[in-house]
Amino acid sequence: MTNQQNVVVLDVISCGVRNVLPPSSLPVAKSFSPQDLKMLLMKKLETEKGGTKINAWLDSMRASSPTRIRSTTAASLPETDDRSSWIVHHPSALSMFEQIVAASRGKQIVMFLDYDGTLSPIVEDPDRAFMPKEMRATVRDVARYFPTAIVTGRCRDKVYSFVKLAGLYYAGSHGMDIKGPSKSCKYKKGNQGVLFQAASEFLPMIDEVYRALVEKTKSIPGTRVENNKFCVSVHFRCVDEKSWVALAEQVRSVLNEYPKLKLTQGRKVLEIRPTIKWDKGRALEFLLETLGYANSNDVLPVYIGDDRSDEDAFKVLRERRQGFGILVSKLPKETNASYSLQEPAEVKEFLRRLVDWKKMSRRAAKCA
Ligand SMILES: O=P(O)(O)OC[C@H]1O[C@H](O[C@H]2O[C@H](CO)[C@@H](O)[C@H](O)[C@H]2O)[C@H](O)[C@@H](O)[C@@H]1O
Repeated sequence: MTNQQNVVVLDVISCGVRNVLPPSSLPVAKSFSPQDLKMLLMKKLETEKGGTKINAWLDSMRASSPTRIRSTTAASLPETDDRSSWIVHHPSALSMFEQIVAASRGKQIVMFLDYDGTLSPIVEDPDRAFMPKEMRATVRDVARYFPTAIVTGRCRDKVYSFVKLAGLYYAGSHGMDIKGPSKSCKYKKGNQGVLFQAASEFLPMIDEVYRALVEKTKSIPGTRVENNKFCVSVHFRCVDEKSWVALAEQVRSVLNEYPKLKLTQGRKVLEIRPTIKWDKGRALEFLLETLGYANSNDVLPVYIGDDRSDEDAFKVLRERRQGFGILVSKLPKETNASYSLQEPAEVKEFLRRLVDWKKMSRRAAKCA
């Protein structure tokens, strides 16, 4: 092997291809440039069993969540132009505030709030995604005036340990574990007050998969596996991009053993979930039904979220032609949401305005 080929092989190996491609299958041809060789290797990888899938996973891992819009003119357009054309279709919920409250006339607003990236800013360590104090105070006020639910991919008890508010509904594990408000300030762990668990029979399987994933990924620095009770998250936010192929391979090797589980993706996270027809959208419908608004026009559901999994809820609202989805994002993204907010600070401002508006309209009603 020539020096040049050695360099290329090392380069490819450092990109993580080593884990899916045995060295014996490396093509040897003097005239290949490093780029050609890399492309050949990637092509071979694609045609190998399941290779296309891994590449699709990788593309998806690279994309943010939900998929960022790539306009055909993206290369020639400055990012600000891209955003200004997107914002026309998904205006800021702050600038549309008057229209939103006007649409709620004679209706009950029900608030659905995602947690990570919506009520708490995205941080590297999932165990330290604490909710800022002012946000907690705001959400507490929101729940005083409107039925409110936290709808999250996280384990329900875990999200409660961050939110710490008793008067809310909590839909954990992407809506597969729903609990109603508890009367006292003490939120009891366990099944007391549980309204619905869509995937109870998957509990032992998820536990097994969690342990297998911890074992299989322990050699990949930065990987973090989180047990979310009815689903598992494999975080790669702190994993070097060169190891993403290896990580995807390990996750796939585990998943191959469990045909009843599927893979979805969030923000720098691979999520393993039961293949049941249940998601945040179904949880939203379930909660509306629980609140007595199954087929009612007297309700205005507002769902705020930043993640690909929140799209299921945005879609339900769009299909019902009821309420509004609000996407939290600084970047233009493909979305079923009607409006946008840039970051959790804007979510707080929007919620605060909603509370102030409600207080004022109650006062006005009393005086009239
Ligand atoms: O539905 P959500 O409430 O948005 O939960 C989705 C996932 O959120 C968490 O991960 C995300 O936030 C972390 C903390 O900021 C961040 O480190 C990670 O990269 C993000 O993907 C949570 O840890 C996952 O279990 C949830 O599925």
